[in-house]
Amino acid sequence: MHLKDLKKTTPLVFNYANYVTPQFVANVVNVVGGSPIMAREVAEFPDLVGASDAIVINTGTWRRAELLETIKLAQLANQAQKVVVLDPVAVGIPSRSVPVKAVMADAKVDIIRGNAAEIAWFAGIDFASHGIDATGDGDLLAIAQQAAQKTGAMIAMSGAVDVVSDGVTTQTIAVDVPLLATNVGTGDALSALIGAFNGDEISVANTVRAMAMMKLAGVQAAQTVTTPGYFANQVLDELYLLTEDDLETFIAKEVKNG
Ligand SMILES: Nc1ncnc2c1ncn2[C@@H]1O[C@H](COP(=O)(O)OP(=O)(O)O)[C@@H](O)[C@H]1O
Ligand SMILES: Cc1ncsc1CCOP(=O)(O)O
Ligand SMILES: [Mg+2]
Repeated sequence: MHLKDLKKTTPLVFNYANYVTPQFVANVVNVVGGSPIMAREVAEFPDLVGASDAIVINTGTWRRAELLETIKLAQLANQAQKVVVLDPVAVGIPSRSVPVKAVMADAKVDIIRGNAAEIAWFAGIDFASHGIDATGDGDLLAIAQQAAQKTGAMIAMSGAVDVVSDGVTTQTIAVDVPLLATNVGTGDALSALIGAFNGDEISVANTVRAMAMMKLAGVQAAQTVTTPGYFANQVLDELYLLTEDDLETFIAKEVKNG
């Protein structure tokens, strides 16, 4: 959906969040005009999935004891035809791939949002990483396209260059704002934004809107502040202030076909 429609319809984004960054994720959804809700209790899942427009599953701090519940959540979302976004934090670490493989095997994931190393794992391509961060380099377009083709999911790959691909159409945003990468949780929040923008319909254009929104907020914030603590707050303020026109103008200028 367009930003103006997001602000009108207030999509409810159910975040099955990690325990590191939920406050930042909830604020990002809120300031753009969506409505965040976090939960981990399986008894609530049918109600919350029914009420939600998007379900965002973050495996960053998964626990084996909750794995069947995580799969159940994705299946409930599939049955209710709600968009499922997966954020596979550090999936290249073998133990971190356990919940990702399980959810992918037993449910349908519509969109995968990760950094280049995380997305390369789905493509079966080596890409250096260090914990939650991507540190290597490679052919980003090919990685995103192959990950989309192998998984059948839309790929939203973030970094200095953001790449969105459904395996057929690929679009990029090449705008470098290093401070965006210093705030832990920007990626998690971006995954939730992607859920919000795709709440009515899953598309490359809607996913690009979410990626562009975070990137543009980073560009604007970096014009005002230069240190990470204030930067994170400034990003929230810029996200709050961005308008439909600001976003669509940035997209027209910076989004390229891959
Ligand atoms: N070097 C960079 N320059 C510009 N934007 C970046 C850079 N690294 C990350 N970003 C942005 O930060 C956000 C989070 O991406 P990323 O850091 O890749 O996710 P994660 O935190 O999951 O590793 C995205 O909006 C992405 O565009
Ligand atoms: C530090 C950390 N550890 C497990 S999840 C997580 C947060 C990851 O956040 P992001 O992927 O948005 O940087
Ligand atoms: Mg991440």
